[in-house]
Amino acid sequence: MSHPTLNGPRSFTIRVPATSANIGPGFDVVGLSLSLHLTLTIKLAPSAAPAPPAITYSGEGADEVPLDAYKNLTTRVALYVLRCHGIAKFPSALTLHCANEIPFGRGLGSSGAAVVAGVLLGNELGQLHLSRERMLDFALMVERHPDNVTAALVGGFVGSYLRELDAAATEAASVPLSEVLPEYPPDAGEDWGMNPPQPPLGIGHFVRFGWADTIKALAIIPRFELSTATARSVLPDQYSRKDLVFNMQRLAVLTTALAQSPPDPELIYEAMKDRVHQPYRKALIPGLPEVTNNITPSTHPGLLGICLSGAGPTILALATGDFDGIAEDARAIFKNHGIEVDWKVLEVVGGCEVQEDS
Ligand SMILES: Nc1ncnc2c1ncn2[C@@H]1O[C@H](COP(=O)(O)OP(=O)(O)OP(=O)(O)O)[C@@H](O)[C@H]1O
Ligand SMILES: N[C@@H](CCO)C(=O)O
Repeated sequence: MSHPTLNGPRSFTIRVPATSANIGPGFDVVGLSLSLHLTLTIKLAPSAAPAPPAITYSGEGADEVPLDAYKNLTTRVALYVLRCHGIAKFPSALTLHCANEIPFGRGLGSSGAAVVAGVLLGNELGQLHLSRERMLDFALMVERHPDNVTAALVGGFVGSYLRELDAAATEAASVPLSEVLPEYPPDAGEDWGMNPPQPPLGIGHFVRFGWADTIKALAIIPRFELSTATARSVLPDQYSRKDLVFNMQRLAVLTTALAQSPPDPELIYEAMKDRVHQPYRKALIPGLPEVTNNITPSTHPGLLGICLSGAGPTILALATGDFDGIAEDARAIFKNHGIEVDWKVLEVVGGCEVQEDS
C-alpha cells in the first residue's frame, strides 16, 4: 500500500528551543524558551525500497539516545502523529540527523523539545498541515504538563492551562503513555496498532507574556541528571491554602514584572519564590536552598531572581548583569556539596521552526 507521505527529494530542518519551566511559583504553568536548540536535519530521497529511517546524532545525550527510529523519543512521537492520521510507517529513504545542545535530565526541557520536534516531524512527513493548537494537543498526549512543550512550540515567556475536558475526552487524554507511544515490535508493520488514542481537541491553551529584553537567563547546570519523573515523585498530592496563596500572589506579580523596563529586582526576587515544588526537591539537589537564599540582588547587583529550572537540577538566575559573579558563587556553594557545575548565559528566543533547505 502506498502512503500519502511525501516522497523525496526533500530536505528540511526542524529547530526547537530549550525551555525553563516554573520560574519559581508557576509550577506546571509558565515556561520560557531559551537559546539552546535541538536541530533535526531531515532528508527524503526519491521513493526507494522500504527501509527504516537512518538516524545519526551528535551533541548532548549522544552516548545514550537510541538510534532505532522505533525507540527514539522524537521519531516515536512522529510515528504516533502519523498513525493518528492513518499512516502506519515512516516514508522510505528517510535520513535524520539530530544535533542537540540541550542537556538531558537537567531541567532545561530536553524531553519537551524532543516531543515537539517529533510532532513537527510527523506533521511534515504526513503533510498534515496541523495548526499550532492541534500540535500542542499531540505534544500533550506525551508530555502531560503544558509548560515546557508550550514554550518550545510558541516561544518566549508563556503561561498555559489544560482545559477541563468532558468525561470522554478526559478518558482519551488519560490513556497510559504506553498506548500513545507503544513498544514497537522490531518488525513493526502496517497491520498492527493502527488505532492509536486520538488527542481530544483543544487540550492546552496559552498566552505569551511580555519580556524585558535586558533580562538574560543564567543557567547553572549541575553535572548530574535528575529525571522529571523522580523529581515529581517527591511532591505531595495536597497543599495548604497558605502555600497556594503564597505562590499565586507571586505568580500574578511575576508575569507582569518581567515585562517592565527597567526590571525591579526587589519585586522580582520575592516574586520568584516558591512553596509548591522547590521545598520538596531540595533533598534531590544538595545546595539548592543555599543558592536561592544566599544569592540575592543585594549581594549581586544585576540579579533579579533565582529559582530551580523546571524539575532541576539546573538553577535559573534571571539577571541584567554580574553573570560571572552569580555563577561563580553558586559554583562555590555546589562545590561544598561535592557537585560540579557548568554555566551558560542564555537569551529568551522564539519558538520552534521548520525550514526548507534550498
Ligand atoms: N533529543 C532527544 N532525543 C531523544 N530522547 C530525548 C531527547 N532529549 C531528551 N530525551 C529523553 O528525555 C529524557 C529526559 O527527560 P526528563 O523529562 O527527565 O528531563 P528534561 O526534559 O531534560 O527536564 P525538565 O522536564 O525538567 O525540563 C532523556 O533521558 C531522554 O530519554
Ligand atoms: N513543571 C514541571 C517541569 C518539568 O518538566 C515540573 O516541575 O515537574
